[in-house]
Amino acid sequence: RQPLRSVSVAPPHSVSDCLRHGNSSDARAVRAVCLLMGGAAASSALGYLSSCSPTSPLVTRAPEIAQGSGAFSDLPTGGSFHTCSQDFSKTYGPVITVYLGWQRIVVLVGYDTVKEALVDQADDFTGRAPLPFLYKATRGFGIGISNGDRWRQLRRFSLTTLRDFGMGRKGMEEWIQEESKHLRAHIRKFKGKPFDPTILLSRTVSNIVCCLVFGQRFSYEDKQFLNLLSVISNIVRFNSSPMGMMYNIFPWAMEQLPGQHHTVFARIEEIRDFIRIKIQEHRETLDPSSPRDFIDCFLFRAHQEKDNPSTEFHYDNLFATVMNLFIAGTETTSSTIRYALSVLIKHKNIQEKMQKEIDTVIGRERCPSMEERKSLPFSDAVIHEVQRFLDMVPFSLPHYALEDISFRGYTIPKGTSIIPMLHSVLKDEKQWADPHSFDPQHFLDQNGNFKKNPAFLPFSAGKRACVGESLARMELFIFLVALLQDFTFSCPGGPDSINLIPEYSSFANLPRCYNIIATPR
Ligand code: HEM
Repeated sequence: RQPLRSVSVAPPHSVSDCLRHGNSSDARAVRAVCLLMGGAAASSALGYLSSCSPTSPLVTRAPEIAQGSGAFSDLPTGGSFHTCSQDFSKTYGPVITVYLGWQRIVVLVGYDTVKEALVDQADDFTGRAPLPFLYKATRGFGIGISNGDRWRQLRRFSLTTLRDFGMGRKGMEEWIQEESKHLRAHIRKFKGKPFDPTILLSRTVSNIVCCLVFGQRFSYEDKQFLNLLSVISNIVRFNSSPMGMMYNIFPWAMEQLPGQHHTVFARIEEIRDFIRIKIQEHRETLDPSSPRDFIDCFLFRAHQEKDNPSTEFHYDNLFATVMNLFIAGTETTSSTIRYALSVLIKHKNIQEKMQKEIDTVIGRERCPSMEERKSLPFSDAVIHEVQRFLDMVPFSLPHYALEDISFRGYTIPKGTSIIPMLHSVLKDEKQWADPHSFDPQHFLDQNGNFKKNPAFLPFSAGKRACVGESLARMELFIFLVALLQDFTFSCPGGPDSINLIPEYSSFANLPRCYNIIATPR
């Protein structure tokens, strides 16, 4: 493979100036650098870097987990796009321009930079890039991909409606507690025999979003539900694979080539059919005086605005937003719970310490509630550290310059995709004592009290931050604590067989699948 050619440039007035300037020293604290990539190098930046020559100056190895040591040592990061960006920033500064194919992308590295962009200059950075896969899947509609007034209306409506149905509040807590009983009852059926929890956890987590959006939960045996979950899993896996990344860079070319993407798009039709039927059922049984769920509220709003020709409350936006919530609300949270179980199996002492704390504060009978989180600082710290260490969505969803943006003395031209590198925030050496090690102490003070860290941004920050954050955090806490009340987790190969390095590491860091053993306590 060709190594990336990097050009260090004079402090540019515009990032695109980088292309025109020659070498020069840069006295500013912030420097922009253009990394001009050839075709092969572009693919390197998409996750192939690990296969480049280790002597390449652009491939820097992060410290490795000592396999089998049982110690919390470091995570090998190979050379994926997000880890390389962090390495580049050491040389070029925290604002970097990369060219993937012909796409100009500005990468923001480190907590200070990401926070300054997404929070302090929130209005400038709310745009969403037209990510080809997401765009095609939703045809440009829905909260996830849209911009401007459409996005503002859908975002406001989604947040208010999800809150009205209890997101982040007591009502939702009860649903999650109820679902955790189904989960535990199902796990008991394995009678201590090994099983792969992947699909089971997806069913559990997805049922919460289904209650919110469709007004119903599905039985764990429901074949159609299972099929939809496998489609969702395929979508996320595809987007995290090199092929998926290639699709997002060269969509036109990829459309002409055979490959997995055609199968994935064909299977998305199954989700579409399901949502279509659900919306139709809701239409036929709608009672505006008592909306049952998100779809009812949207239909009611669409009815209210039916004489407004420019309304955003129409079928296409309902359809795509339901799809966004259904997909985003399933894989992210269930994979995080699965990863937490792997961490606890690998590090038995942490599992025991959590169980002890839970036994003391809640006991084994009562369902955990969010109120009790304050009294469980160690468990809370472990859950936070799981999210930080997994780094589920390492470069967030790409943002976009809808207009020229002035940032730290540079102009980011209109039409530039912007990656707020969450990975570099969650592993920022200035913010975390030992960022590449799993250590719950990152969230504990000397007295063992829970300690917040502003760089804990797995859900991103600012106006475009995850709409499901409070729901996801509630699910992580209640499901994990309830599981540890009832079971001790281990695996057939023993703790050393667990590899905490994600199986896929690009768009999403997807943890590896293991058979686990849940021994009733
Ligand atoms: C551990 C779980 C989760 C993680 C780590 C996560 C992370 C993220 C991240 C990083 C973004 C992009 C933010 C940005 O553009 O700056 C995002 C967006 C989004 N998430 Fe989540 N998420 C999780 C769970 C959920 C859940 C449970 C839901 C639904 C109920 C959800 C719905 C969404 C939606 C709709 C967006 C797009 C928001 C917009 O474009 O305005 N997420 N999430």
